[in-house]
Amino acid sequence: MALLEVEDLVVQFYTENGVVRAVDGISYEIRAGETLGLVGESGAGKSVASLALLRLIESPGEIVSGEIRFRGRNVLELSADELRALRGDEIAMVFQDAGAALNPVYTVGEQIAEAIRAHEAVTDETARDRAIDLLERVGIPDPAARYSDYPHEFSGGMQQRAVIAMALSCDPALLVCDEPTTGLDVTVQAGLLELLADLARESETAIQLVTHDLGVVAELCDRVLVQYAGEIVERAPIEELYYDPKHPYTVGLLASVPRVGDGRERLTTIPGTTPDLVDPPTGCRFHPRCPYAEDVCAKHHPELVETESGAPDDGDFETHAAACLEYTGDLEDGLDYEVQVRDGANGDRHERTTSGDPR
Ligand SMILES: Nc1ncnc2c1ncn2[C@@H]1O[C@H](COP(=O)(O)OP(=O)(O)OP(=O)(O)O)[C@@H](O)[C@H]1O
Ligand code: NI
Repeated sequence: MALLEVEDLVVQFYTENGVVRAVDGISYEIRAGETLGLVGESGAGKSVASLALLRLIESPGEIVSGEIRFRGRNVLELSADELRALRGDEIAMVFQDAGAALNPVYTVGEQIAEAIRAHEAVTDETARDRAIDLLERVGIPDPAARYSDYPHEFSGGMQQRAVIAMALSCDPALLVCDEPTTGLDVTVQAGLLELLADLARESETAIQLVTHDLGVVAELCDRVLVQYAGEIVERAPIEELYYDPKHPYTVGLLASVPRVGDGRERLTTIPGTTPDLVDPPTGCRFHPRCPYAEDVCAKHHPELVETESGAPDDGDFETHAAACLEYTGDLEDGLDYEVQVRDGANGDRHERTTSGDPR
């Protein structure tokens, strides 16, 4: 049994402009200890999908259907008490805005100690010692002294480290990080990503990492989900996604990642914008922006299939799955793109061309 199983999850928002299907039938699993990336452009539904895991969707939104199972328990059926326990003890979340997650009137250390005491009956002294250990673990220098600092005395990067320390205080089985480094400067981001990578490696904690940056995913994740307009359009182990992307949207995303060692700052982006989720395009939602779209793409909605066989996706962790009619043999001309990957260190260059086989 996977640690987390999400099945056919649908989340809607009821707005003046109509019903927004922010998450539209996504299914995926997370294994204990693994790091799963969730990538996609702004508005893809990544944050909504993450908030739904802990039933944090608020009005005018609602989880309409689907199942979320954590260690086999249906999260959508937990009582308020059970849900509180799940949030405090088993699943922790870290969001972009660290400042907002810290209370300005208590010291950083007190807040972490409080989080420890909230789920375990320990003495004040033990809580304090553990909080200092956690501060040290997340890379705060001189943690015993910094324990007594107020949040405003911490830099943005240190605040985010403190928030991660707080999230780790309950030793969660799953840590959900939504753009944890956005808004921080580049060197600080790099340090935080290193911290997350260490956590991913050393602890048993599984991580769901939401980001719009495939470069970050490449650094940290074991597997990736690519989300587009509320749906998952590709899922693969990281190496495969990076070296052998199967969905044209992923190819577009990769083309817009400036790579380490690539002299040019590539500023290519995918033409067009994310569709309106009140009235998404028919057929494949990506077809209006897809360079390989054919008539059939506007008519048939592609399901997630195993790219090798075209068989319905079995959800297996090693399976490379994509939602494109190419893999069910429904495209006439097929896909035709080149993937260039340059590994910074040795200037090594891999090129691959995928072209439609004549059928
Ligand atoms: N409170 C809300 N009310 C109405 N619509 C909402 C609300 N929250 C999210 N949405 C809609 O849900 C969709 C998905 O939003 P979400 O924040 O999950 O995207 P995202 O992939 O996290 O994007 P970003 O990278 O910008 O964070 C968007 O179309 C958004 O407008
Ligand atoms: Ni978001």
